[in-house]
Amino acid sequence: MTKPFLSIERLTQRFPDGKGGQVTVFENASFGIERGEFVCILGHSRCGKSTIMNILAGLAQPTSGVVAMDGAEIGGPSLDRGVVFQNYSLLPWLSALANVRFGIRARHPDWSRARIDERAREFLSMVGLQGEAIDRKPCQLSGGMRQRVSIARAFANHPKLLLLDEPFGALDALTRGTIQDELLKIWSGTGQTVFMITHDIDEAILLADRILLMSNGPYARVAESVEITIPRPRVRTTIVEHPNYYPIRNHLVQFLGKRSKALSGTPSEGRPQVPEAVRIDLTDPLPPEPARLHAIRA
Ligand SMILES: Nc1ncnc2c1ncn2[C@@H]1O[C@H](COP(=O)(O)OP(=O)(O)OP(=O)(O)O)[C@@H](O)[C@H]1O
Repeated sequence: MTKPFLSIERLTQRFPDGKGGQVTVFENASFGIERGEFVCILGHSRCGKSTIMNILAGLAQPTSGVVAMDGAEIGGPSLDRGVVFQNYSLLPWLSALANVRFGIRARHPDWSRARIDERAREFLSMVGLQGEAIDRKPCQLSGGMRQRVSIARAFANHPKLLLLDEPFGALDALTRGTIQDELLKIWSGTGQTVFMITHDIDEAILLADRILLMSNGPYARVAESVEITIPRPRVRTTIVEHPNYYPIRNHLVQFLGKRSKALSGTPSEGRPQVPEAVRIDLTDPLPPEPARLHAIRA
């Protein structure tokens, strides 16, 4: 069987518990992400989402397990993987434009100044930044604008994988909505693979092809992989009218409210922990409710 673009096999992370013992955050987590997929991960605080993200970024080593991208094991940070954090990791002494140029130059050292400049302006414009704003330093930009620059910088480098750790967590709802739309536009234009942490269920349904649901720690599990059976392009204001929207949303809420707790604390007993595939599609000609929701769980 061919491996997915990003393959996570038997990933285990234990940390010292500060009392001389260890805490197992997750154990034998095994899942994959296909090239070009947009995957969101949802789970309660401290279940281990950022730990997974840091391992995928190559910023942390797991206790055991293998993570491979395009067939090559991830052993450290690489320009093939772009990361956007919640706290806008921009270089404070450079303008917005220079921040984006800096990333492109690192990725393409052979490119001419003009080519780098053109690409930087193109991606800034895709996230709605142009004119004098792009010459401002991060401290002269609003939070939303700073996050737009971070997203432009990450996509402009054209990494094979984009890792977004709650990129909109610090933004107000209105700005968040606008940047979500811009992110969707830029992603559908570039077809890059995205793995994103969010706490926002509606954001995940709007953006993702699949949502991975994580149960609570310790011994957290990537328990389910929920397919978002809502066709693209999706529009924030009308997506709620799709017949699958609320059934999917309710399923996610139920998981986070109940199952995430019930599954917590169960060791894997040496078995790979593969998420259960869940497909909810009320537009499929399947048996009527209530049997339907159970029948369509793969
Ligand atoms: N370096 C570390 N040393 C010890 N414990 C750690 C370390 N890093 C993370 N942890 C613990 O691992 C668990 C998972 O942390 P992680 O930050 O991955 O969770 P999270 O799901 O991203 O949480 P949040 O949604 O609040 O950001 C937590 O209990 C945390 O305290």
